[in-house]
Amino acid sequence: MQVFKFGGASVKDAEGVKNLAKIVQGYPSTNLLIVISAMGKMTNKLEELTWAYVKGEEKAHQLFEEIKTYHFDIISTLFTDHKNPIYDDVANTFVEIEWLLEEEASDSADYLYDQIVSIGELVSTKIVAAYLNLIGCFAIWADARSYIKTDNNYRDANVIWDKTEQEIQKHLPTYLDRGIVITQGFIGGTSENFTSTLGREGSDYSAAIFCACLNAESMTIWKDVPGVLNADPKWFDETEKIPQLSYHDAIELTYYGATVIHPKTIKPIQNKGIPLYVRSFLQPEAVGTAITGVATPLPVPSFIFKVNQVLISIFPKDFSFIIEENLSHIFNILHKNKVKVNTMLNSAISFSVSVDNDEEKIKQLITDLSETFKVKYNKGLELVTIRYYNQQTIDRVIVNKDVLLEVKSRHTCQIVMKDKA
Ligand SMILES: Nc1ncnc2c1ncn2[C@@H]1O[C@H](COP(=O)(O)OP(=O)(O)O)[C@@H](O)[C@H]1O
Ligand SMILES: N[C@@H](CC(=O)OP(=O)(O)O)C(=O)O
Repeated sequence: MQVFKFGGASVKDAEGVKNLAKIVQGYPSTNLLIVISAMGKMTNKLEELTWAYVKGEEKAHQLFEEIKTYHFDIISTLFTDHKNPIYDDVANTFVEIEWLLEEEASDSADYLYDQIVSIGELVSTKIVAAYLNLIGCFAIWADARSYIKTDNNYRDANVIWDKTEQEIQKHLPTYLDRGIVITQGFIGGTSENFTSTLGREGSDYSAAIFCACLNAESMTIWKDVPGVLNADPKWFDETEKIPQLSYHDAIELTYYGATVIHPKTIKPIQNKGIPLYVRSFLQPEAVGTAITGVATPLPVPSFIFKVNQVLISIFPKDFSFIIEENLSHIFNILHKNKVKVNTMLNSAISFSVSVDNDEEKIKQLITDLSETFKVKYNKGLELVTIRYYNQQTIDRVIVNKDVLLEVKSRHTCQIVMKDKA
């Protein structure tokens, strides 16, 4: 059996749903599980709705209406017969959130976030499954919350692998024998049957979980790019497609921030030796990128850009040496504040880290660090990571830039820089 994953960009409108259906019709009508994300940018909009609701802001109702209208516009384009059960099915799904929004927000914000934001995936999968059935492709809608079992670390839930494998293997093979199974990315269910989410952009990871638990032959993620490129085309004018990539290089690229694949995706499928194909939903006949266990050196250097970086330099207050004890204390503070280090460098008397500038988190982090250390920071920076670098590639990225930090290993070079004044 195979697993496909379609993200928000592929189902952002009625045309997208039709295109997905056309792609799917080119494959066998059984033994195919399709993981789908929320439509377009609906997760961002549902996040906005959650925060408005939590803060008791009036605009929550307006946002909720916009979310409903967006989905019903797509539904009315796809289903001209207004008696189609999809109208009631989606309306009922929204009613559950309506009830919640009518009450005062007394539960924890992270819990409420998961109950509200998950609606995006529930509704998108209902629409796609109903559309496939309408055009004669037998599709079974499966609720991922019954299969992907997690702890209750809301917004960043951890998968309970043994329970997940058990539930998936117990029920899904029977459905897969009968037709195409449509399920949600990004969401899971706790042991108390509350909805959890796996972290933003987590649908690729969901697909990998289903893939590993079903011992799939392959996984294909359908994107708006021709495959994995040597840089994000949103940043680079000239990019090259990487036809073959090893699991190892894919992990490295996604770890450093190549957002084309969620970083947690590779490990589960690598463990089972399942190939991952990244292909374009805009050119479905093209081959894309194959990610496998074969160690193929990257044909060209790859570039990963991260903007909005803060470079934080930490010094012992007495200007003594940076020693293991200080480092351990610094990492504890980073961990407590849930701040991910994008790159780091230590010298005798200082330790520097580049991190994403999440205003609230960074403010707290600096306050906590300042209790023990002298802290200096510099905002508005860029971090570029070059995998398989050479001097020419470094020279190319630092044109008109001031370099604040450079870290090199054998294959990877990371540079924190800012525009020249
Ligand atoms: N190395 C890369 N190769 C291809 N695309 C990349 C790369 N790095 C970042 N991207 C970006 O990833 C995007 C696709 O991922 P994403 O928008 O998350 O898709 P989806 O919503 O379908 O999961 C592309 O539009 C591209 O801008
Ligand atoms: N909808 C979720 C999960 C996801 O992975 O979406 P996408 O496949 O569109 O990146 C999010 O936006 O975070």
